[in-house]
Amino acid sequence: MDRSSGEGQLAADSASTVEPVDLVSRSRELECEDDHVAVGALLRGDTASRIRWATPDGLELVGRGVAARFAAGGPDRFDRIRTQASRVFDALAHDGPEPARPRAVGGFSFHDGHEPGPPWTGFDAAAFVVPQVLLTRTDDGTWLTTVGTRADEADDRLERWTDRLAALPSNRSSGSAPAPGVASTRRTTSKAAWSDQVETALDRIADGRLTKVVLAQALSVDLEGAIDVPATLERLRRQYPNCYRFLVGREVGGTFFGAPPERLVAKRGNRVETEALAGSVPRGETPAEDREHVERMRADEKFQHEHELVVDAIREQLAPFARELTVSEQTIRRLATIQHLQTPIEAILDGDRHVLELVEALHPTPAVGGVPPDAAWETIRDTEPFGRGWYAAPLGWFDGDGDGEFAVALRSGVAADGTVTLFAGNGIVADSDPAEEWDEVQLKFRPILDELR
Ligand SMILES: C=C(O[C@H]1C=CC=C(C(=O)O)[C@@H]1O)C(=O)O
Repeated sequence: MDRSSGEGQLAADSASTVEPVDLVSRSRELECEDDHVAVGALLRGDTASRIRWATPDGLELVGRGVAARFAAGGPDRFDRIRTQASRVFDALAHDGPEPARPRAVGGFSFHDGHEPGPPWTGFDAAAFVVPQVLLTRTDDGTWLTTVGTRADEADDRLERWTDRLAALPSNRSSGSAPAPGVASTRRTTSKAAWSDQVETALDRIADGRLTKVVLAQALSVDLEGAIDVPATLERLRRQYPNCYRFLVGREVGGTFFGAPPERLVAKRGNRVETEALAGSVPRGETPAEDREHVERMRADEKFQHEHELVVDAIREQLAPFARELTVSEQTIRRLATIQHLQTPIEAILDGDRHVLELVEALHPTPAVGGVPPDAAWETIRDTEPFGRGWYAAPLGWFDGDGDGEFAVALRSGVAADGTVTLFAGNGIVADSDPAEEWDEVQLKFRPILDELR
């Protein structure tokens, strides 16, 4: 809640009861260079709900305050979020251009049985907000949208935040704020424990119960100074321009943030885009070394098997929704510290669908879960010594038409009480070597860890 500006929460925030509230939204195009938009102002303070979402291809959302909140747990959480949101969106009058429409932004925990607790205090098994103040930036412009229970409230909020944004310093320059520094680190998983964990998975693969599982580790980083999460995200933008970036901060608890490379799903009308991303090698010191790593990965049966399992599962999950399904050629996703095998997948839907139906069908893909899904989850639960919380789960936005986009919340960490807890995992298949898998996991801690040092 943004107490400083009297921005109260307008809809109920308990897990499943959102009273239908008739909301009104207002919007205005901001006449400013994007470098000068003071998005940092919307993200400051840790007693307000704050969200930030950016795609590699240009959409940026920055939101503050809660006009409506949807939350749910349990196996039907996707449906319950959709039902709660439909009630609010159906009664929401939007007076403005299409890019500036109100959106619900949030995400899910990896598993539906998740209970919020440190470091995930404040993070339900599914939670979305329609922000009171939303800044939307696309290649075509920047808009400010406000939502309130009455037109005069939305109007007032629009005036107030237009003035504030014009008066405050730019977020881009906040990227130069110093990194907090690392005082010490603690692992959930020693090298020996990791070997045991991978061996357990390999035994289950050998006896036919399991084909693939993605096992993860957590790394707790105690910071020397206070972390400026928006500034950290801004530095991540420079290092990883072709990744998503997100931040979710609640009124209580920590701030979850990251720079994931993986799209879970984007839906606009009847067009859907997704991808398989699995198989990782390091970057080289030179372009020739980069290519050597890639050639090794392309030629390696283990990597190809690990990747194809993801392609096959996505194809299978999307098929019931699709009139057409196109699996493109495998390519390489090259990031600053790591390279992945990637296969883009597109579909034309067979009818009217909500993006959350697709999110539910796809999550978890075997890029973060495994094959078969139940045996993979059992192995994760039996062997991982920590809760995944929102790591490796869908995070993104949807609108009143059921369009939206979700990333997989990888290369991420949750900042709470002077500590950032990072998460990273790797796919285990027959022939996986515990030592090599360990090295690949460490590469995936680097995007966030490098920005904290
Ligand atoms: C599970 C993670 O990465 C996934 C995405 C790309 C490559 C992966 C791999 O090589 O195993 C993983 O499937 C992570 O970053 O924590």
